[in-house]
Amino acid sequence: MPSTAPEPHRTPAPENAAEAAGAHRPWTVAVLGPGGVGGLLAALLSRAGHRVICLAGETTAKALRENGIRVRSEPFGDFTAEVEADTVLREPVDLCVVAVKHTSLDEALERVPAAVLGPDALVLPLLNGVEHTGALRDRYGHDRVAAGVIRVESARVAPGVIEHGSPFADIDLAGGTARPLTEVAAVLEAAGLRARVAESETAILWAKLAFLAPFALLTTRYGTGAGPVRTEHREELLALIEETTAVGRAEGAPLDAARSVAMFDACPAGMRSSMQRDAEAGRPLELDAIGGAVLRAAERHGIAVPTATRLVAEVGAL
Ligand SMILES: NC(=O)C1=CN([C@@H]2O[C@H](COP(=O)(O)OP(=O)(O)OC[C@H]3O[C@@H](n4cnc5c(N)ncnc54)[C@H](OP(=O)(O)O)[C@@H]3O)[C@@H](O)[C@H]2O)C=CC1
Ligand SMILES: CC(C)(CO)C(=O)C(=O)O
Repeated sequence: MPSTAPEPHRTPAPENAAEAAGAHRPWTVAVLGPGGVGGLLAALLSRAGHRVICLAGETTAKALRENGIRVRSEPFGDFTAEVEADTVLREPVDLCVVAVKHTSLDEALERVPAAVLGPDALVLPLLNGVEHTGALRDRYGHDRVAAGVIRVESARVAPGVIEHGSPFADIDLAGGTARPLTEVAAVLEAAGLRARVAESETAILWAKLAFLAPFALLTTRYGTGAGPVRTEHREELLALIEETTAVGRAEGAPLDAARSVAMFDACPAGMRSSMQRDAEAGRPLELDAIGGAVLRAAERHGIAVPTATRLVAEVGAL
């Protein structure tokens, strides 16, 4: 789901990237959940010269300490990055990326004590969904938490082994004042990601969810990639996008259904959702954070969402 026409990623010279970002010094970055998303970011940031501390369970932390993170990626190349790894954060950081699944968020956050984070740390969650930002702010304070979304297709195939499959890896950021978001975006850009600072948290979170909910629900329900969904289930796709767009607009996001449809049509035909991968692997689904969040917002605004309601039930029953 490229936000604009895809361009090839730049692969920065690792030794110069932190400096090129305008950062005066390499940052210390904690990554909670070094999986498909977190592992890719951790490896890219480490390769760019930053100190990266991955936070995970003992087995994964040990694998990362011993073998680093191995990335297979067409745009970024195949490379191995050294990272530190621990089961709990023990020192202040500049940035803490949160990239666990919703289903393990509460448990995982125990690894990041608010008192340890440091006064200037910015917490950047990259989870899908719209409701976690509030929960993070209750724990870490309003200003220390930004809203973030990532558009990427990346999977953890084993602890510390990441396959990045999409030609894009784009991050939108908004809110959070502990650290200027332009600095965070510069650090991410210098590591090779595309990063954009936006005005409105609601706009970025709902722009993603209004697209993602139809994508995740339909790919998971039918067990196919973007291509077959948009040809064989087009009517359902269009109805679902109309519903999620209406809900997002009621929440205050300036959404356009035609844009989401165009984004869907621009996806590689074989592109799959992380929910679909979870379903295939028998892992818990983020159904409540994605589909459930749409239904709850629809109810708040008195909007009928029959297609979303049916698909959430059908995916839940799979
Ligand atoms: N994958 C994708 O392409 C995209 C995903 N997203 C969103 O990003 C978020 C993360 O997804 P994704 O990267 O796919 O998830 P993964 O399942 O690939 O990775 C989750 C990581 O969290 C770790 N983890 C699980 N429980 C805990 C815990 N209690 N404490 C610490 N670490 C824990 C896992 O450890 P272990 O390695 O030991 O299992 C794993 O490394 C989700 O909200 C998803 O919807 C957004 C855009 C695209
Ligand atoms: C749709 C996609 C791949 C885009 O980033 C995604 O967010 C997901 O599958 O969770």
